[in-house]
Amino acid sequence: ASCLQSEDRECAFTDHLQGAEPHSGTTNELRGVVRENGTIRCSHGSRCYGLWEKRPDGEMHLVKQGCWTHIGDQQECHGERCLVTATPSQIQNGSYRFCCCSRDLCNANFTEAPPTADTPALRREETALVALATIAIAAIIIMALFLGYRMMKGKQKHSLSALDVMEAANTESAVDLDNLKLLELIGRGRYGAVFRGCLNERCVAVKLFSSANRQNFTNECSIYCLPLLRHHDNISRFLTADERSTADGQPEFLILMEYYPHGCLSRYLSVHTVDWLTCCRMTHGVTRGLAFLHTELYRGDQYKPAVAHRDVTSRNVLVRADLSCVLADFGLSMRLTGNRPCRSGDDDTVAISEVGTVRYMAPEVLGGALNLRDCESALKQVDVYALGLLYWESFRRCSDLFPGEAAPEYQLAFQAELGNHPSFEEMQILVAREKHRPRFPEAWKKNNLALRSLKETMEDCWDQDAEARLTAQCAEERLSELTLWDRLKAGSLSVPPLWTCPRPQVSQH
Ligand SMILES: Nc1ncnc2c1ncn2[C@@H]1O[C@H](COP(=O)(O)OP(=O)(O)OP(=O)(O)O)[C@@H](O)[C@H]1O
Repeated sequence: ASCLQSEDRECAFTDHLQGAEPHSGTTNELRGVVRENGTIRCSHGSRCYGLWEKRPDGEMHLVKQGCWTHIGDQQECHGERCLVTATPSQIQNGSYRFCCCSRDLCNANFTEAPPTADTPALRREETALVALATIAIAAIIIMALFLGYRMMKGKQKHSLSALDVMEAANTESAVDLDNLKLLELIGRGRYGAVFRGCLNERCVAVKLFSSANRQNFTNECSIYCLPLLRHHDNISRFLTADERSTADGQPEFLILMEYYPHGCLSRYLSVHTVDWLTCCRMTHGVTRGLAFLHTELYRGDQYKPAVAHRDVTSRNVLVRADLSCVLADFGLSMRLTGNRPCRSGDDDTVAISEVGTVRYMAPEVLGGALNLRDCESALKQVDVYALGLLYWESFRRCSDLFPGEAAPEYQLAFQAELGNHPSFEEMQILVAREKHRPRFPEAWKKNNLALRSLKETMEDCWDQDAEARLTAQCAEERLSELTLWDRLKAGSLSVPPLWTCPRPQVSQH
């Protein structure tokens, strides 16, 4: 009780609005007990308040004083002095002065607060606004600086990487290109023209890129320069790279390669048929090159990341004089492991999925359903799909598979269905939607075990379900097993095909 008593408040009391003057005698007022001496004993927790009116003549007149019990904000009315702060809502008029405070008789007079102290709530909001605006401006400046920095770095990286690549390309073999002569144009691709050339009496192939295809050049060089790749038997032999100026002063880039006299596989097969063993060796060579490309390797202190080719076609396989084959054209290839692995959500997600030659695009690429969450496997599976089509093109030219008749004319995959220039949309409908694949010739319908195994291998490569496809390593094993089945010719093959490398089991979700 004494505690409550001590918190009672004595305030000056006036009520001119109701005509109440400071009283003589004790009056009960709602908020407290009015005393004779013009004060009021306020109930527990109250504060004192005062209300003055500024008359037109500028004079201040006391209107009301008493106990203040409408305390919403506990911060309000805490002062010892009666500071004119917020105006109570029922008298919002600039000609009134209202104040409240929490010391006995503190409302006898009021004190005008300086303008800034007038509206603490407003000040808080203003402060918050200013702080927010400052943060926003700072963030914009930081973003702009960061973007500028990245653009500069990007430019630097671009030119650096072309330089680095050429440096790396030339460290192993310092080839002097002063005596290089271009003799004839032997091919033209999407990104460059290929010439047969001569360098110090040696026949070479020279791939020329215009400055517009610099990125393609840089990429191809950087793949050729990967450790262990340069000397693989089934990867086209890279000699060097260089930059020079055209007659009109434009930069142009060149890659010097071994010259493969038979040109690309499609060209060779369009002119020649091949026997079983040769066909197996050719396709085995390509597959071996691709399996090597797909493999991540550590040898001593050398590291070769797994790489996806991304443009496996019979035009990107070159044929040596002994008819063995090498994989070529790495302008679109992509490292899958190491310090620049492919990632979903990367800057170039679209570039990851939609590249290659339309005719050889896998159904998931055509249908926009490439599984970028497992980019490494997905891109390898895309390569293997194209490999299956390449097998079909090659073995259709295998004379041993057409006994008693001529092997059919060379055809590119889907050429019979869509002609020489299939569009993306046509391929989408045929391959992704209708799940169509190249037809096997009538002659292959014979129940021959080697033929069955060969067809099974093609089908296991171009399966609609990417995950059910063979790996390149597995396809390589299958091809080397097929190579051994030379007895096919004699028709003595009676052992059922027991692949050492079966097709992957896919879990049914
Ligand atoms: N080292 C080489 N030796 C002999 N011929 C080559 C050599 N490199 C390329 N060619 C020939 O030049 C052609 C063009 O090759 P290039 O790699 O520029 O383009 P592409 O593979 O035909 O098409 P794209 O680049 O659009 O895939 C090849 O198809 C091949 O016939």
